[in-house]
Parts: sequence; C-alpha cells; structure tokens
Amino acid sequence: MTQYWVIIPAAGAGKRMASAIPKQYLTLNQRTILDVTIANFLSHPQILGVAVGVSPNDEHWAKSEWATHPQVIRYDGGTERAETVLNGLQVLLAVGVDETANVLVHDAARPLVTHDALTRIMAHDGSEGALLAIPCKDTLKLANETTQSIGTVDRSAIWQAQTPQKFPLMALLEGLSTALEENLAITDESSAMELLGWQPALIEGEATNLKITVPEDLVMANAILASQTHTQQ
Ligand SMILES: Nc1ccn([C@@H]2O[C@H](COP(=O)(O)OP(=O)(O)OP(=O)(O)O)[C@@H](O)[C@H]2O)c(=O)n1
Ligand SMILES: C[C@](O)(CO)[C@H](O)COP(=O)(O)O
Repeated sequence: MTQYWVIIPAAGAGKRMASAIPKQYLTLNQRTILDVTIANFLSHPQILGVAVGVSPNDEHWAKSEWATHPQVIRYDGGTERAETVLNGLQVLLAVGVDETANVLVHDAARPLVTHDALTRIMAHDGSEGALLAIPCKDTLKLANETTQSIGTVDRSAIWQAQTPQKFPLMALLEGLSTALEENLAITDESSAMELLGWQPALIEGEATNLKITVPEDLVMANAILASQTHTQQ
C-alpha cells in the first residue's frame, strides 16, 4: 500500500473562534484539537509522518504530546494558509521525500476525519489529485448587501471542499507558488491546482469531518466525538 506524508497547516490565529488561545490548542475530549488531528493520522497504517506548520512565535506547540515524536516535524508556518502549506512542501523536500510522491494536506482544525475517508482518498488513483468534499444538501441563497435573499443558486453541482487534499508534491509546490506570486486569494490546495488547469477528483467525505471555525463547531465536535468511536491513539 502507498504510504504518505501529511502537511498539517496549524499556524492560524483562529480569529473567528475569538478564543484566548489559537483554536487548534483548544481542548477536545481532554486533548488539544491539534493533538487529536495528528493522532488520527499517525494511527493510520499508510501515514509515514506529519509536518506541522505552526506560527513562528507559537507558544503552545512545545506542550504538544507530539512535540518530540520521531514521525512529527515542526516547521514555521506563514501569514497565509497557502504559505504555510508551501513551507511544508519545502520541508518535505529537505528531509528527502521523493519529488514525485503524492502528499496529503489537512487542516489542523479538522480533527474528526475518519480512517475510512483517509483510506478512500489515498486509494484514489486519478492523475489530477483529489480532495474530500461533501455535496451541498441545503438550498443555497444569494444575499444582497442588506442580507436579503435575492435568488436561489442551483446546488446540483455544488460541493463543499474539505481536507485532506492530495496532490503530487512538486505540482502542488508549483501551483501554490504561482498563486502566491500572483497574489491570488486561494483558500485551499485544489483552487491553486485549478489555476494550473487541473481538475481534481471530488471524493465524497463525511459531514462529521467539520472544520472547527466558530464556537458552536467545538460544541458539535465534542458531541460527535462522544457519539462515535474514532480510531485514535
Ligand atoms: N496563516 C495560516 C492560516 C491558517 N492556517 C491553518 O489553516 C487551517 C484552516 O484555516 P482556518 O480554519 O481559517 O483557521 P484560521 O485561519 O486560524 O481561522 P480564522 O480565519 O478564523 O482566523 C487551520 O488549521 C489553520 O491553523 C495556517 O496554517 N496558516
Ligand atoms: C481548506 C478548507 O478547509 C477547505 O474547505 C478551507 O478552504 C479552509 O479555509 P479557511 O478560510 O482557511 O478556514
């Protein structure tokens, strides 16, 4: 079975969470969100190691249960997510990861991804990359500047992107470098690859793989964790 390195961007400030500490260090079932995320990956047999991008002035990483683990590399993230991921790709090259290898990129703020979903995206053998995503289930409204509905968007072709996202290391490095050089506001890896003309596969994920962004997401994540057995070590 193919084995993978994972880049976990964890250098964000968590502004929308409005918490005293960056949200990736908030507690989920007596562990930090970041430690739960790392545990989820390192407990999967196809994961070789994790490169975690944290803020250069991060004061919390040293207390992580993974801070000294041999399969975990800490590196300096950037001011934007794309920069943090790009720095991670450079780190993987520096430690000898093959340029042709596919790598996974996964938000630190998504601790509940299941091994089943990880196995499915790693098993996907398409040539244009892949990402976990979920088809839109709600009716979508278009809002005007006073938050009134001015129309309904056809949701039949709308999917919500999640992570992990999987791309060849060097291709992703080119995509992110291009997007950053052109000052393009990209919020995930697949949008950078689409700029190069790639059409990555959408691999259906799970609604429980939520990104913890605002306080109510943490309430939901705790409820999901309490109701499901996640394979974590
Ligand atoms: N410069 C940045 C910005 C974000 N991230 C990471 O990208 C993931 C998804 O981003 P998001 O949920 O937006 O996190 P934040 O940027 O921290 O949140 P906010 O936008 O509310 O500040 C998070 O794990 C976050 O730590 C990162 O590594 N480097
Ligand atoms: C990568 C991502 O989680 C896919 O939905 C999302 O784009 C991250 O966006 P954010 O604004 O950095 O949270």
